[in-house]
Amino acid sequence: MSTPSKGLADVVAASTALSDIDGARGLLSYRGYDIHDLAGRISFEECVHLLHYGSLPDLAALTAMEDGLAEGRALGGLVTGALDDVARSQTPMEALRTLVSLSSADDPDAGSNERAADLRKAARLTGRQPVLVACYHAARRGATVPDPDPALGVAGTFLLQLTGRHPPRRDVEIFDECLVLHADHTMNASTFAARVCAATLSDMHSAIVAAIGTLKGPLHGGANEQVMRMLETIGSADEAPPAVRARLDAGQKIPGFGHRVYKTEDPRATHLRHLAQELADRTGDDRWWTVSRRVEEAVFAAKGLFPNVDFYAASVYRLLGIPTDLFTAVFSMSRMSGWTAHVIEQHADNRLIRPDSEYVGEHDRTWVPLEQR
Ligand SMILES: CC(=O)SCCNC(=O)CCNC(=O)[C@H](O)C(C)(C)COP(=O)(O)OP(=O)(O)OC[C@H]1O[C@@H](n2cnc3c(N)ncnc32)[C@H](O)[C@@H]1OP(=O)(O)O
Ligand SMILES: O=C([O-])CC(=O)C(=O)O
Repeated sequence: MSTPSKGLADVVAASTALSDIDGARGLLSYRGYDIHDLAGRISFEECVHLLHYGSLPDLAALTAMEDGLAEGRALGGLVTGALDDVARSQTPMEALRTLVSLSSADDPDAGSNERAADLRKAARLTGRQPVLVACYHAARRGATVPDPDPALGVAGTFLLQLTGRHPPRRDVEIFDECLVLHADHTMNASTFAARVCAATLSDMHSAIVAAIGTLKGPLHGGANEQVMRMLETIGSADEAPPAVRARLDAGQKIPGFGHRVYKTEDPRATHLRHLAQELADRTGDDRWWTVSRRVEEAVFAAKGLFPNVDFYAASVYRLLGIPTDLFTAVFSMSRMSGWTAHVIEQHADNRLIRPDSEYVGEHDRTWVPLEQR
């Protein structure tokens, strides 16, 4: 028996044609396209098509993809009936876990793991997630969600439905780019959870519920919310270095820094840093930008760590008007495209995922009857 790799570090757990990372060189590609070529150039809808079908769509395929996504927007009675109670009693990621689970009940392809059914479910789940986030936010405020504007895609519709206002065009473009940047990332923890579930030949909704529960944790997707909570405690750029030092001296991690795979700059952080600066310049609200830059310098000086995807995403989301406690839910809207693509891939070439464990407990113990213990 070989010794375990703690946290399965460096273990190759699956084959995938979806995304690839070179952690030493800071490279990420989706289906063979460098993320630097895709970010800011393709819409989220094109990205979903790329992940689900393997190619960038032509106009007809894009329209079909948009139709598939739109099918998911009509929430069934179970979901709408539960919305108020869920919004009152559950945090955003708990709510999504519940609402996605309820969504399986009225899915027209429930019960089938066939590729065609999986593709339809994948589009509906990806189209539905932004609506669930917007409806959750509206329900907890006692507000209603505006109807979608057919002129807006997934990114613009979400900002409209979340804020109740038509978003500026550039905000839509920036948010669309964020969705593309977060869509897939090889065998990250939530994707792995989804694949483990799918590999038992369980259904796509079950796999996605596992993924949502896994993304929620602060070492994974939950870090973007923690980044903003940290930035809020740092009043000015000059306070950043001592604040970083104090956290590290207390043995705490700095949210938004470090990565299992990247040993250099995360290529997505490069884009998100630019977007955070652009929004700071345009809005005149540069607090998050100036504090973030000094945090980045301080963390690099102290630990040699680079920001990951979550660090600058936090400032971008804040300046787009997204409430802090929805940041991880917003991440899930994008990663849904990758999770569902991985479930399709797993179902298409399946073997049960069942690793071994190293037993470190006691041996040869003698049973004693209850009354003698
Ligand atoms: C979308 C995403 O999931 S991206 C990641 C989001 N998560 C975060 O931002 C949370 C903060 N970061 C972390 O906790 C880690 O860097 C992880 C979880 C992302 C990667 O974890 P691992 O690969 O297991 O690395 P591990 O946690 O063992 O860290 C290795 C060393 O770097 C240190 N380190 C890693 N990240 C950080 C950090 N953010 N702040 C301070 N120290 C850190 C660890 O303390 C450890 O130091 P040691 O060897 O002296 O004990
Ligand atoms: O890949 C990982 O370990 C974490 C993740 O999901 C990402 O960075 O997008």
